Amino acid sequence: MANLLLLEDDKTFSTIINGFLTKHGHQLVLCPNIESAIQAFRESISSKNYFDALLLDYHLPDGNAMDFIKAVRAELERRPEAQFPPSIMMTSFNDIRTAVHALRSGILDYITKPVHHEELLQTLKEALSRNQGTQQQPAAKAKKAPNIPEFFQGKGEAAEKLYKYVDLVGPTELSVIIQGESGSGKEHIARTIHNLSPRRNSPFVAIDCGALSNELATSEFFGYKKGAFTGAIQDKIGQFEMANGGTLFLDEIGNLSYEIQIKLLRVIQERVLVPVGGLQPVKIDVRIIAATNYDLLNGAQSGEFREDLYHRLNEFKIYVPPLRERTEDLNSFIRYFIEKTNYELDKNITNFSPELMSMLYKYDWPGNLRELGNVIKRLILLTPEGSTASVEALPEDMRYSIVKTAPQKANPANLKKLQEEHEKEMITNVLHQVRFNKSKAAKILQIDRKTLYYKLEKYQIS
Ligand SMILES: Nc1ncnc2c1ncn2[C@@H]1O[C@H](COP(=O)(O)OP(=O)(O)OP(=O)(O)O)[C@@H](O)[C@H]1O
Repeated sequence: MANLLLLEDDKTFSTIINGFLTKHGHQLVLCPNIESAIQAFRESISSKNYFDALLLDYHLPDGNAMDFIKAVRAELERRPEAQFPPSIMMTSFNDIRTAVHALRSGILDYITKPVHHEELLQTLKEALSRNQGTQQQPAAKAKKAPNIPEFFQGKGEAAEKLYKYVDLVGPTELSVIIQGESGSGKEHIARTIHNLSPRRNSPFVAIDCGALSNELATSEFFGYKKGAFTGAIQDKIGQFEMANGGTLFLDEIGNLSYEIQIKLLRVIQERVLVPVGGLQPVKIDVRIIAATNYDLLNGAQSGEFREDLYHRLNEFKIYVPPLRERTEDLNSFIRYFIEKTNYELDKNITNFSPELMSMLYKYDWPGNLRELGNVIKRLILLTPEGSTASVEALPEDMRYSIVKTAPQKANPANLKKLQEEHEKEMITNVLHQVRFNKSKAAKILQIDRKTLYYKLEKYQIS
């Protein structure tokens, strides 16, 4: 049984979720607005009856879920004995970009409304199985398939270039900036770099700079001494010290204030820090990998980001392409997630209808690999054993958005045509990527050369 906080202003929805989760043995505190949720959160700490997870609607009468998260973090700063609970955001499909952004600010996962009960249960189960602090650790998998890798690299040109750079920079001591959209796999790349380095047996510590206020950032980075401020009831080691000998991953570094950037630069340069309220300098030896979803160079040029810090971090830069730029690998990623999710959910849904596949190809995946993984999970969860997964299991708004953005390409009623259009587009893209080397193209597309020639003729691609 878990103790849950549900922040939701829609009374009907709140009652439904409460009824459903109570039936599954959980206990909920229902809060219709941020104010009451903060109050409930404070009480849970005072009574030591901590929440195991938070379920949050995004739009609320007195703000949004991110405002609540900030307030929770501020509360926790005063009460270091409590932990930040795993949080799930429930959002409409139209807010998917917001949801993806929220993941950078401490939200662990999101599900789209209308909420499917099975999906909610599964997401909650995963959230509860995580041990979450300010740094998010990947879920401890209950079981691991012997031949399904934890990550899939892809074989396309973009993947080749990406992992070539990773292999090159991994074993060095260089600081790295990883640039890429949210959910594209920056943290995975950072961990891969760490695992290739001589520091691999020392800690990899990830810190989400997007979720830190100024005060919080200083104590999170450098730690504090007992009595440094009200609420500092004992010494706390900062993330730099935790990462000593290993790698510190600074996610969303562009979100740090100018003031914190100065402190960070000083520590990186001098390799020494002084905890808040402390007197003794502490020597540190960490490799820094920073991630950003926007071009920090622009930020540096426009004065938003300190140029000296940028140059100090930018000893090597890696660009992680968004999923929509990895069309040649999209099919393999879909297959990979199908196999992995079936294994994790103990299901065997391997048939996906051509219409559904066509929709998955058409979509532009703003939430990248994270979104693809979530959508596949939903499809497998909602498809009964022995059936074919179909478009009906996609969120309705997602279906609508795909059809709406591709009306000129095909008549939505004519899904066969839509599929053919997509096939043509994919073949053309791959051919361009391999500079019209047909053997290579056939290999990437996983068809034989004869089939490729047949399709080139059929679609009149020259
Ligand atoms: N190569 C991969 N193969 C399989 N899954 C992947 C791969 N790369 C990333 N993922 C999955 O996609 C999700 C997002 O990855 P990750 O956290 O590394 O992205 P990110 O770019 O750091 O996101 P954010 O900007 O939101 O922090 C995770 O669930 C991760 O397991």
